[in-house]
Amino acid sequence: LGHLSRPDFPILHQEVNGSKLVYLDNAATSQKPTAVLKALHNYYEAYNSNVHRGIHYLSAKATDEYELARKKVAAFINASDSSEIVFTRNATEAINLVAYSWGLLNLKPGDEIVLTIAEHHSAIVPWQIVAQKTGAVLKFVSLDENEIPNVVKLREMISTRTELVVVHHVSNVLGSVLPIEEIVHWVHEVGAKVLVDACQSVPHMVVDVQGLDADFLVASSHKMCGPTGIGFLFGKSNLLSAMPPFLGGGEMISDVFLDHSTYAEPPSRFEAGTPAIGEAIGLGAAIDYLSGIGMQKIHDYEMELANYLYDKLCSVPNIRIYGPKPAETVYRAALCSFNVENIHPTDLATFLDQQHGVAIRSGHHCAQPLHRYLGVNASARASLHFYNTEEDVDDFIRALNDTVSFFNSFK
Ligand SMILES: Cc1ncc(COP(=O)(O)O)c(CN[C@@H](CS)C(=O)O)c1O
Repeated sequence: LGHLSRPDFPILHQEVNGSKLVYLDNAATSQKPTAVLKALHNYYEAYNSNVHRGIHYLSAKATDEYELARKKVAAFINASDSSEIVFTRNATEAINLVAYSWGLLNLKPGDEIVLTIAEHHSAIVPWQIVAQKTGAVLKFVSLDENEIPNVVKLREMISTRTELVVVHHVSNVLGSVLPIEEIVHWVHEVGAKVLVDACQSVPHMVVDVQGLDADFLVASSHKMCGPTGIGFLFGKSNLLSAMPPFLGGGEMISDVFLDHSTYAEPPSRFEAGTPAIGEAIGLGAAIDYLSGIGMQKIHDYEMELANYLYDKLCSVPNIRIYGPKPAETVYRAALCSFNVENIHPTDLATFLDQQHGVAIRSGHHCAQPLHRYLGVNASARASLHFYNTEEDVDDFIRALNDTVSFFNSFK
């Protein structure tokens, strides 16, 4: 799959600092196939127009394509209706929408919001802000002996005081995958809701929101071969219908008076102002592209690549890889965060880029609480997608060994 898809990604065929580019930073953002670039270009060249209000051909065409993109997102995650899909700027905004709209309406002093210590800042900070405003309290589950969020403790933490559980589907640092269906069942038993941060799962596997029975689920276009500037919130219809607006403005209203306004039905109620029309159409093209390959096929290929990456990385001297060891029953996403003894991860990433053209990420990956828990300030992270190959992994490991030797030569 890796070699077959690479011709679709022109960006991968270039040299960086005198070496062939090896792009292994896909958890930060994915690359875009030609089909997505063409869809964006075609929109702006052939039918750019504002949506929903115009009565002329271009506006009708832009509106049809924008709403078709919404239908594609709904079908991609098996939502029961496209009105359950709200376009946002990114997953971060989608979580903020739920926090400020659903959270401020439903949370009261003493209510509990349960998260894991491995959550992304985008999943933690909005709830800290809303908890301060409502008197709700945040509770965090730590990791088990396999460095996976401790779901046994998570179940014990869920009680009648729980109003919301916020969990990642796949960790952007650990590569661990949570049993969302089970968690949702436990949470619904106490009448609470679940928000699933699916940023690192929607681009890499089949995600079925009805199968998961998730109440809210968020993802970002730029991690799933789509443009930046667009993401989405899935929300069950009955929940969205009961939620007040997040942002006020045009589009989201029904009627405006001087002393009050009435609001449109979801999803428009949550899409104030002119949306990212071209980007939504680009996301629709990305979904067509991914669906053309098949998410199960992408998942199976990336599982093999994940195991290959993990095994090869283990061979690097004095390396510490965070997260679970891949096993028959333990799926690990195609990403590895790691440290090498006595070498700062940013030194590693810089040398890999400048000497070898290898693009990985270093830092806290917007997961500072997790890094503190792991006893480090930062880590290096290699993250793959279906257009990467075992050759990319071999190039990375060879470059990493050279980098480690270089820095150890100064000891
Ligand atoms: C699990 C998870 N949850 C939320 C986000 C935020 O996505 P936005 O598109 O920026 O809104 C991300 C994005 N993580 C990037 C940037 S820190 C990474 O390098 O890991 C994520 O991985």
